[in-house]
Amino acid sequence: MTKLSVNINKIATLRNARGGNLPDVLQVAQDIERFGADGITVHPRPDERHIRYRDVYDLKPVVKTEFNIEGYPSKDFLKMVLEVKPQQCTLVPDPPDAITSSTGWDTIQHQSQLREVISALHQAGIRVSIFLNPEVRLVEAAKTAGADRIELYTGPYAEEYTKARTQPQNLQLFNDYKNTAKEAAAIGLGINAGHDLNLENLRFFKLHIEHLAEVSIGHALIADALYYGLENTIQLYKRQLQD
Ligand SMILES: CC(=O)[C@@H](O)[C@H](O)COP(=O)(O)O
Ligand SMILES: NCC(=O)COP(=O)(O)O
Repeated sequence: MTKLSVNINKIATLRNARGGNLPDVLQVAQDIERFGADGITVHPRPDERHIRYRDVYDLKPVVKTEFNIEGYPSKDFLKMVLEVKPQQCTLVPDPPDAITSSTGWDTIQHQSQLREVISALHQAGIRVSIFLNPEVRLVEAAKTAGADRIELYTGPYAEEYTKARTQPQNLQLFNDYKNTAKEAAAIGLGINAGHDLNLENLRFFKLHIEHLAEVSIGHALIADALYYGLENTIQLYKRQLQD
């Protein structure tokens, strides 16, 4: 079974809209775990428009499942991750003003930066995943840089799935995902995936990508919770991830 890590950025977006503490991000994280999620993901951004650095410190003692912190490895981000020591850190090549993540690392071009950062995270006992486009040529360099896992950037998959939902297996793009995952598994990298996964496109991805260890899902899951409630929604997503 593939693990579900729930990204709670959008809970913080709602809280920040009024300046108070409703909804309480720490309480929601604990409830999400109680409702069956296997992990909590946060992606603090430099402008702190949703998850704040303070939230990340406060979440650490509260999260009892897997804590996954995502972000660009700036000096401030790395300091925080090394102090908080989550189980997993996912490195994402976002510029500071990114609205959301929109591409993975060029692991060849950024090899020495990644190597240095991953080594520092490993010394603190943190597993490292790197956000990657579905390109086989980038996989080996991810391994050489020291990554433990890759996180397949599923934004383009989600977009194509919506356009061609009747026969998604025919998409060239989907073969790229399959081949990238195959190559990663062959050289001993774990496989995560995330971005724009939802109740419509998740099952197909799970069924066709072998060795999928974990998905992190936020935007669509929190939106679905408006209709189905958080507990039901988490169960609906978990059902899509069964073997
Ligand atoms: C790396 C990734 O795909 C997610 O972290 C996603 O970008 C969520 O970030 P936002 O909630 O800021 O859109
Ligand atoms: N790593 C992906 C993530 O945490 C959530 O992305 P999204 O579901 O908010 O698009």
